[in-house]
Amino acid sequence: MSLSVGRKETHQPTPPTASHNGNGVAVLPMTHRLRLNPNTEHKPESYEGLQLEFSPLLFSSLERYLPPPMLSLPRDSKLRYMRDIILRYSPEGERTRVQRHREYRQKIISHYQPLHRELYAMHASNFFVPSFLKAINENKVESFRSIMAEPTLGVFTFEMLQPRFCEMWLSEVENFEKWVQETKFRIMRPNTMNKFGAVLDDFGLETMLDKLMEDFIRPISKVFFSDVGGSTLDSHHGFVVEYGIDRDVELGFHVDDSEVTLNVCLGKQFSGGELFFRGVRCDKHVNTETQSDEILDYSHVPGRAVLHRGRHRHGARATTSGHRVNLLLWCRRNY
Ligand SMILES: O=C(O)CCC(=O)C(=O)O
Ligand SMILES: [Fe+2]
Repeated sequence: MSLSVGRKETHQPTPPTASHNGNGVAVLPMTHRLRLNPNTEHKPESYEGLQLEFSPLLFSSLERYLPPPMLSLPRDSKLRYMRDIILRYSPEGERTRVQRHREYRQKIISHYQPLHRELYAMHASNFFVPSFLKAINENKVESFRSIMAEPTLGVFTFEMLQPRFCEMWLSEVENFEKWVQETKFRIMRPNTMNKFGAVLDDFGLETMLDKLMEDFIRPISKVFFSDVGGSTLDSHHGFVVEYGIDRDVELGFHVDDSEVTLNVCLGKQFSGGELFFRGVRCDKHVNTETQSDEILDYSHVPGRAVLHRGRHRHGARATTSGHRVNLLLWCRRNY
């Protein structure tokens, strides 16, 4: 398994570091990724003689850090990808990016017609199962524990969403995709590893998801993830991912660009698609071996949530039939 790039890509360009073992765990960011360790066997293209705003040598060196599937792409595609990454880290590039993103969101919100307006405001009693609501209202360790399983240290699973609400989500997501196809609108996917799925914050759900994080995820994280700032989570990246043989099939081994990740299965019928967890690691030790008690393979169930630290290494196996759709909320603490 190999992947990677710097965590919190928008704030902190993390240079790839030398590898001691050739394998790598990806840090799954929102956008363009690089490997954590260079592919030293790869012979990069020459970028000499092109009209570039950066040194051709920079591109040749960076090419060794491209995700493996990209290496066989035409030089132009690799160039574009690397240029985007470099530009993100120039102050001017960042300002333009923020402005463009604002306009992009505005365009979606003014043209997209939601199917279920109900999803866009937080109505807790419609959304959640009673056991979850009760635990949140009681706001005690014992109450949280009473609704949760912890199949490996630091991975909590519990029933969360009402089936009717999951159905609504599924049809809203279908509606997103239909709209994207009909209008040929080029949406940004949740991260570079997913070709399907949508960023919910871009579709007008930012306020609702903020509330979900603040009122429901933060109280739990305060208790179980205080070491990573669980009580002060202050921003999020919310998205849906879709798997199936005609969608994204699997998701490689990675850590998330988050302090705490909520992953709720919305449905539908599917086989395969198990999540696998392999222990928490800091940046420096992200590629170290897994201990036997860190191994967890977990089959997701519609309506159920999995809550874990972003640094808990994980991935998703191939969804071999049907469709698996999940709602993800990467919760962060920036300050
Ligand atoms: O496929 C899944 O359920 C896991 C998704 C995931 O880990 C992610 O998007 O960060
Ligand atoms: Fe993840």
